[in-house]
Amino acid sequence: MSLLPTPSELVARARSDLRVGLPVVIGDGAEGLVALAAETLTGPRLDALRALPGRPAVAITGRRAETLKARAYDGDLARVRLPADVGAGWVRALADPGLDLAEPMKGPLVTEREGAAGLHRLALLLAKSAQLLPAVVAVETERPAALAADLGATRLAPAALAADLALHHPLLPVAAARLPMAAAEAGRLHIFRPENGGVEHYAIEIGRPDRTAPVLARLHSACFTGDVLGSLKCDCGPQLHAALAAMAQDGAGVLLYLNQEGRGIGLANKMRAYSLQDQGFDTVEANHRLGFEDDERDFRIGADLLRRMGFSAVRLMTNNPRKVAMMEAEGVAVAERVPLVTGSNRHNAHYLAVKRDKSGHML
Ligand SMILES: Nc1nc2c(ncn2[C@@H]2O[C@H](COP(=O)(O)OP(=O)(O)OP(=O)(O)O)[C@@H](O)[C@H]2O)c(=O)[nH]1
Ligand SMILES: [Zn+2]
Repeated sequence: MSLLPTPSELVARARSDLRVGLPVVIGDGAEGLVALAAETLTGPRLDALRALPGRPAVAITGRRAETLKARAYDGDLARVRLPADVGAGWVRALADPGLDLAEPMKGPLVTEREGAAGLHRLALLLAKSAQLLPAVVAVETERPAALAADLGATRLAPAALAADLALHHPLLPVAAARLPMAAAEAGRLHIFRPENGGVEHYAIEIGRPDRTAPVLARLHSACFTGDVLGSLKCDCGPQLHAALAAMAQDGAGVLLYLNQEGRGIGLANKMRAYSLQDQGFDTVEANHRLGFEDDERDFRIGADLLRRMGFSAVRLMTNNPRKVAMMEAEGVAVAERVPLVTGSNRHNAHYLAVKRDKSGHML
């Protein structure tokens, strides 16, 4: 077996590169792009990017462009021309509304309408999948392979990158052990890791669920603030505990603890969203202003875990009709939807109302 990285392993490496602040080259043949994440950009790195032939642009999502009143000629994204007199702080502020006050935007923003944006789109998806703000500063190149070698940068072939980003990476069991809990003494915690070394997810099995009948199941998305700190801004903590208690009561069940913090945008971005919510935007608007969709979670993870643990049918504890639809689409039968309405208080009443009105939750 070769010790060389596979295309998928290169994508995993490229995510780390972007988080570190290193460039990534996307391209093959005579078409390529050198891209740096806006969030981790430094002044010296921006200067070095400017020294390359070509005109740098900052790619942002259509959602973020809308907030910045920039014309998105590429539809779901915009390539903002980088003015000659701005520094890395300007680029970061283009990505991060939290910096609006420190770095007021000098508009109007000029966006590119000529040329193709396919590689920029891939760079944005890669940044998002690294849980960075979806914004990159990039320069096109006609010699991607040679330039990547010069820069010591990871180079990704566009087709392989697109395929990898769309792929669900199978989750493999890593370890499991007995875990007596306050809610249920007969507990067992299983750890799963995707084959690309990505984020791990957990399954808590209560009792000995019968694999031939629909299991009482909960797909719980991680919420550090709600689950651990008892935040009153959402209903996650009470939902987590109510689900475990219901499974204990029933004698059996499975709770998947999916590390999709902040509906898939990560804790740092969720705190950026909270900061926008303090300015009066709701949970959906805040995600959009940051450049994200309302919900960036991949529910294939939950279906894969259930199947891997031998479950093919569930009694799903949720108020979210998308979860039911996604389970069915992924081949896990939802025999019953079990409502899980709990934990409303005066701090989250508006949040719960937005989930009902904008996200279709049955509350
Ligand atoms: N981006 C963002 N994520 C949030 C916010 N509040 C909670 N979350 C995250 O939302 C996820 C929970 O999703 P919910 O929409 O509450 O519930 P759900 O899992 O879709 O549906 P249920 O099964 O009915 O609970 C967790 O990952 C939380 O971290 C917020 O204001 N912004
Ligand atoms: Zn929460």
